[in-house]
Amino acid sequence: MSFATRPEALATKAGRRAFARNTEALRSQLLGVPRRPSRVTAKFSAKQLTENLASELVAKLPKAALASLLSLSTTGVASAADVFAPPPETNTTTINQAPQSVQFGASAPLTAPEVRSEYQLPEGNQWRYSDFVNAVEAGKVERVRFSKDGSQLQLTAVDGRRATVVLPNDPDLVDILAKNGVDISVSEGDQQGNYVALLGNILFPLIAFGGLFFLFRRSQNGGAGGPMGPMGGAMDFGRSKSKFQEVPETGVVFDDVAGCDGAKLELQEVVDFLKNPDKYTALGAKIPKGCLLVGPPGTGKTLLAKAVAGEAGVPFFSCAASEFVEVFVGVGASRVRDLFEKAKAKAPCIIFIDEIDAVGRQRGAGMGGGNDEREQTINQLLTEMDGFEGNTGVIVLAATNRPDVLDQALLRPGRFDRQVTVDRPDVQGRVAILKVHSRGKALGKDVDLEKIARRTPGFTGADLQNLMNEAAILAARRNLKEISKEEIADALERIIAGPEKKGAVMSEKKRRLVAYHEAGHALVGALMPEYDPVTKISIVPRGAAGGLTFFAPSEERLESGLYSRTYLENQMAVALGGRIAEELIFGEDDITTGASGDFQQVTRIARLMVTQLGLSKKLGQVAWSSSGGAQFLGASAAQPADFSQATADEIDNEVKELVERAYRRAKDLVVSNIDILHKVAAVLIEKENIDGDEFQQIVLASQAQQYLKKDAPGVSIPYQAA
Ligand SMILES: Nc1ncnc2c1ncn2[C@@H]1O[C@H](COP(=O)(O)OP(=O)(O)OP(=O)(O)O)[C@@H](O)[C@H]1O
Ligand SMILES: [Zn+2]
Repeated sequence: MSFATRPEALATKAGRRAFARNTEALRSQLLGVPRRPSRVTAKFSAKQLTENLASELVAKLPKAALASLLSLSTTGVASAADVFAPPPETNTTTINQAPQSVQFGASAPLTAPEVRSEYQLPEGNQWRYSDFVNAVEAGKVERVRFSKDGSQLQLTAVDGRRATVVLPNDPDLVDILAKNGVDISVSEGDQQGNYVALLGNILFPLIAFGGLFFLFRRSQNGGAGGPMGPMGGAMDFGRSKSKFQEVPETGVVFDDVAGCDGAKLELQEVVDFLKNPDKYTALGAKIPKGCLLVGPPGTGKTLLAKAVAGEAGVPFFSCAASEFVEVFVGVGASRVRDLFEKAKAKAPCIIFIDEIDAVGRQRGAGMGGGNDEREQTINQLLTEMDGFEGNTGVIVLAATNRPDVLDQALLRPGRFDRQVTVDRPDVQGRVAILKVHSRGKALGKDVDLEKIARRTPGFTGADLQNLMNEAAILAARRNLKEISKEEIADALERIIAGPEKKGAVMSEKKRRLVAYHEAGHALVGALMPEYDPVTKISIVPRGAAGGLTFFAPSEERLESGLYSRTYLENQMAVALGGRIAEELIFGEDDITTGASGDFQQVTRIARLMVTQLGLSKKLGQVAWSSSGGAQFLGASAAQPADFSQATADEIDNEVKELVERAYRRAKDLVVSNIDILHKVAAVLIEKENIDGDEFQQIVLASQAQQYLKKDAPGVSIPYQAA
């Protein structure tokens, strides 16, 4: 585990995606930022609660587990969550901390509703940090947006007021925000924005346990890839008139965009307007001026916009909204004016504005210079759109992944009054996209696009394009004439888990240990009814991980974002499987720190289940979380601003119980199937990698043997084949 590797490993655009996907991932990203030992606050945050809880929990766990949690010195057999975890000193500090008195909320009176309604928000647009925290805890802050470097944030209060807050180094902040249901986001800045890319942990379980996983994509930003460097400032001032691109013919057609037939159907209408405006105007129909393309990054919004222009045979003007806004007030507005002027001269045509949220966020109380600039820019945009008649033949398409933050004024009739959703593709969509990106590539006969599509739930068009490209590069490097199954599988793994560390030497002992650890995860996963199938186990180190076990979450699970109680419980058991295997084989004295990340993940799942997902049987009925189920994507669970000591205790107990139960279940499974564990580990030690099919065969063969022996207790749990 090394934090030195964090920034560059995570400095990808994928972080932005993760954020768009869910605030929860974002929250854990923020939590994962390297931090110094926490200053002791009088308040007791949700995080401290968990950690105190964790220390209690630890006391209950076997000695071995305790030892590992406390000695977080690195052995190199770190696992996935390690990378996301706060640095060791934080853990140790907290675990050694004397218990503090538990006190939620800023001060007791705030809990009484009538007092809360009298609560006065601070004045001005620059709040002191302590005032800000009080406001959050009084439930008065709706959302915050962190600056990219985390040094300050912009807040939107419930009454719409906005203000800036300079942040001290408070490791509890994110939890305070989370606990109070504040919507968190991070300012996106320019395209080169360096964001932690983590699809990690339970929120996006593309794979799990023992690996650092993130999707990455070359930051070539489809379409807008012109000369628009990220360097703003004085140099650009002179050429402020050229911040957009004009393409006379995009050459893109609807056939180039796959997996979003719904969106294409809706946009077909726009194509029709552009092609035959007279047909509509003759009937007195008003041609729409603006259309908003909404969807996560990389789903092909830019490509679709180009296709509309291509299908209609009209010029395509494009820009990224963030490019409009420069340090000089007024520049953005003049750029907008310029863009519309040029476009109107070439009508009929398409104007495409990417990342419209960069300027189109709700206006309101000014927050310093940057904001005035943004306001002027958006005002200019509105003026332009109001100014031309729908029949001018200019149609503005704009893309965003945050429709929720947009200024309502933008969405009014006559502006962006149409919305087209461009979602992540489903299996069939992915097959279609893979077909598009296989064009012109020599694919081997053994390549089955449908299979690849199944293995890539959650991938966007851009991710799939990246996959095919990486595979082609691999094939070239291997001097092959065509891309085979192998190259695609390898590319997929590289994308998900990072490249293998080929040169890394592992001692024989460590190899054995990692092999048993990973086999433990895999075994529990396989024996657990209703869990995702294992697709690969590997003890080749990569990133910070000593080994990895890959699971493939089912399509419906990813698509629906629904994680059942059973599933999450199973996931906890699977996460604990690694440590349990180590313990059983190497004894309690010889275990490693490799599972500390697993433990953190387990505690996090349990806590989430209890406090946010309403999945706790006891507390769920207390209804102190808004609803069960799909809180993963975006929507922050509405939570009460405060709760009693009794409730806090109950949460503690419930979390503890959940983890203990998972531990027992996992241990029972491993103990009664120890033969299989040995077999899997042996194969791993010999071959380093086992794929899903092979693993299944080992499990089935061993189960058959056990069955013949009859007396084996493990047979009662059927293996669930994918
Ligand atoms: N549905 C799709 N079909 C085919 N290719 C796609 C699709 N979606 C994305 N791609 C590929 O990914 C590239 C990037 O996608 P694009 O820039 O259009 O996504 P976007 O939604 O605009 O993302 P961003 O918000 O990051 O700009 C495209 O140029 C295309 O090659
Ligand atoms: Zn592990």
